[in-house]
Amino acid sequence: MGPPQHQQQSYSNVVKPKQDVAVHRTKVILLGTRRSGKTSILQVLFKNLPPKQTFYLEPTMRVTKHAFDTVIPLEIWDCPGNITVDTLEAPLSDFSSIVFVIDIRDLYQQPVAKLVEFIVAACQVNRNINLEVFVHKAEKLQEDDKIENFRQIHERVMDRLADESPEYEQVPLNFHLTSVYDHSLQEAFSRVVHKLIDSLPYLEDLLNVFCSNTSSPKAFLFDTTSKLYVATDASPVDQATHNLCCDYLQMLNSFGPLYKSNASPDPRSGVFSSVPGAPPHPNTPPTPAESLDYLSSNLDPPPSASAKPLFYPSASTSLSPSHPGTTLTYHLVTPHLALLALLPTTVYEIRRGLVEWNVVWFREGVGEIWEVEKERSEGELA
Ligand SMILES: Nc1nc2c(ncn2[C@@H]2O[C@H](COP(=O)(O)OP(=O)(O)OP(=O)(O)O)[C@@H](O)[C@H]2O)c(=O)[nH]1
Repeated sequence: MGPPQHQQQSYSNVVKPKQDVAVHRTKVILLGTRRSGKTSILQVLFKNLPPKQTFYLEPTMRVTKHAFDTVIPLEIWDCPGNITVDTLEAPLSDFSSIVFVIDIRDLYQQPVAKLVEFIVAACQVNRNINLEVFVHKAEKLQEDDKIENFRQIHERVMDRLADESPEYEQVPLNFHLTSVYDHSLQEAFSRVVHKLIDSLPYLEDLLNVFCSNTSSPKAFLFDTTSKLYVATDASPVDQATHNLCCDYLQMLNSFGPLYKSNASPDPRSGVFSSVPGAPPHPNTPPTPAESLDYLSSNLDPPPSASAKPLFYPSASTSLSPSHPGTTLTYHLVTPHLALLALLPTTVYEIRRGLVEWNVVWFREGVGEIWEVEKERSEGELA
């Protein structure tokens, strides 16, 4: 039997041991009072911890730092609930974003006072810092109470900031309703990440071109393991479509490891032997066994074993009856990133060549941006 799901190494983590390479990491700090849910957020997003198991997490006693490699390398700091500006072991100017987590039922003064203390300190050293407030555990309340508590927390924070000084009234604060029990957490954290990616407009352009060339009403570039989308096209994100994409990715992530090659591992790469059950490295030639569809009957056949050095799985599913006449497609484009797009089924079935052609160019474009970002993060450290 394989290890529990949350202990399995992810596809992207396995194939890219970037932690060994010295890179400059953009820093994000998670703050909030005790038991607000900081560690749960980290573990659910980046360690595949099932939400229900967050109940058993121990209190955080000291700062822990988590590396996360997506389009850019990130370092996310999880802090104990009692940390203050003075006891933090790094200046706030080191961070690009502060994510402050407040339990939605916690309408008392303490979390708001703590948040305001950090906002004031951060603004004094870095006016450009992104300030994000996660009003968390939102699923605990009924819709009306949820909106009311969200509004009250927002109002209290703004009032306290105005009390500090009128200049803080203008500070751009982003409030998000989140919960580990649905995809609102992925959506909110995706928006946090977007602000940190300098190449975002280029990725968005690529997605816009893909959408207009294939008549796609919506396309996302997802980080496959965290299920954060790092970019999307210009059309608005609707929650239902976002949820569909996250669910589909989750399904592929859980089924992928079941399709394991029985062929002997490649002694040079060691990829298959190091992680039992992991899907193959995209840059590893597939063995004949892997040339079989490994995700579903809708999966495109990968290139033959000897001819092509690259292996990029793709999959699709019909969305009828939820979106009649629509197909959801998945194409891996880098070891970490996948294009998920809604396509009219007629386009997918009748003009498949056009779709594949556009995927190839999209992959080229993302690959180039990814390389540039990689060089930059390695260069910044040198
Ligand atoms: N209902 C609900 N409970 C949550 C959610 N996120 C976290 N929790 C629960 O909140 C409790 C505290 O979670 P932690 O992640 O340990 O909180 P923390 O902020 O890291 O706590 P400290 O380490 O003490 O600072 C756990 O019982 C979690 O199961 C959520 O979205 N909804």
